[in-house]
Formats: sequence, structure tokens, C-alpha cells
Amino acid sequence: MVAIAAQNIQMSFMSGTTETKVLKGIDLAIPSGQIRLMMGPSGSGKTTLLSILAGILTPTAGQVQLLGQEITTLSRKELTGFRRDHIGFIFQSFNLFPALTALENIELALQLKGYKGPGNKEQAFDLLKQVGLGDRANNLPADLSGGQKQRVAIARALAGEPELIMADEPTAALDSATGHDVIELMQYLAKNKGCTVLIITHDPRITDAADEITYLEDGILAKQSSLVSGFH
Ligand SMILES: Nc1ncnc2c1ncn2[C@@H]1O[C@H](COP(=O)(O)OP(=O)(O)OP(=O)(O)O)[C@@H](O)[C@H]1O
Repeated sequence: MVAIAAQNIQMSFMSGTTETKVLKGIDLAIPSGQIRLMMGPSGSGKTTLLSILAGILTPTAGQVQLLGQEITTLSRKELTGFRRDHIGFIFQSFNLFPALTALENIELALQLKGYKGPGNKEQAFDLLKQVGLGDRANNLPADLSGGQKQRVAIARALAGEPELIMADEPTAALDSATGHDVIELMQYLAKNKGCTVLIITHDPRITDAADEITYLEDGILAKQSSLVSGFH
């Protein structure tokens, strides 16, 4: 099954009377359970494309289907619900609430996803254990290292078991060993939970973890390499 699909995605931004075409007709099909990297020079349109695939930005033209659902026809409200129910997001900047402990950050995510029972604390703790942070549950983000914060952010993205994980530079702020741990965790999720993982990265150290790499250059797909079949 194809988890993330897009046809002829185009995106233009207006600044004054000048139109800048950032995406010029992108087609994508990412199978379920795959780890797909999206790479390319700065300004090539990666974040814009991820935002469109996640239904955060509406493209100027083109269609997107997530888990078989056409999302370009959904209302804002329906999109918000779809994202909440099916997508876990991970960003370079972690975006944790500084006044909440690691555990509370995840409990909050569960609440926002509509989980309202006494089991939330236990579930949040289980998620922290999955990312190897069972012993840091009561720490505030300020008392965690960059890698630990990113692992909390991943645990939060996993709350509610989303089928899709979308990450924008998840290892950029991490040292090499920690970045590797984070990617191993994503591999675990893809292989064992059937998550489909789409990662924007500049980080050449994580290319080995990908099933496939999509290269974006100046708003078009430059090439696609399948690591599984062994050609780069
Ligand atoms: N809201 C916006 N309004 C106008 N231009 C925008 C907007 N968002 C992005 N752009 C422009 O679109 C182009 C692509 O930006 P985008 O952030 O998608 O690139 P990127 O490949 O993710 O870059 P980086 O690797 O530096 O994050 C850039 O030239 C950027 O200035």
C-alpha cells in the first residue's frame, strides 16, 4: 500500500507582484513501512513540500493522498483532525513545553489527541521507556541533553500510534552518536510498528538508514535512489 502519495504538486509564493515558483510539479509515492529521506540544497523546497504533504500548506496545484485519503479536498477542520489522528511530527527545535516534565509533555499530547483516561500517565511512561528515557520522566526539558529532548519529542510524536511520521531535520541539533540513536528508533518504528517515516535531512550520516532517498533541487525531483536495490 502507498502511504503518502502526491501528483503534480506546484507551489508559488507571491512577494509583492513577483511570483516565485518553489515547487514545479512533484510526484511522489511512498510505500507503507518505508523510511524515505528527502534531501537537497537549502531553498530547494523541502520544508514547503513536507508542509503540503502534511496538509499544513495548500498547494497552488496538485493532489495529495495520505493513507488513501485525498487531503487536498478536506476542510481546515478536517485536516486538523486528520493530522491529529494519523501524523506524528518531529522538528529540529523539539518544541517541548519548557514548564512541563518529559512525562507531562507526552501526557499533554495524548490529551490533545483525545485520549482522556486515567491510563494516560502509564501510556506516556511506556512511550518514554520505548525511547530509553524511563529514568528521565520527571525532568524538565532544560535538564535534558539535546538528544534526550529529541527523544522526548519522538515519544510525543508516537503518542496515539500514528501511521505516519514526518520529521524536519530531526538530527540537526544532535551529535553523531545521538543522531544515530534517533534514526535507529525510527527504523524500529518502521520495521516493527509499520510506521511510514518521511525525514527531511542534510545529514549524510543517516542516509544508510533510509529505504529510499528523494532529492529535490530547485523545486523539482532531481533523482531518486533506492538503497534497498543497492544503487546510489
Ligand atoms: N511563506 C513563504 N513566503 C514566501 N516564500 C517562501 C515561503 N516559504 C518558503 N518560501 C521560499 O521558498 C523556497 C523554498 O523554501 P523551503 O523552506 O521549502 O526550502 P528548504 O529546501 O526546506 O530549505 P532549507 O534546507 O534551508 O530548510 C525558499 O526560497 C523560501 O524563501
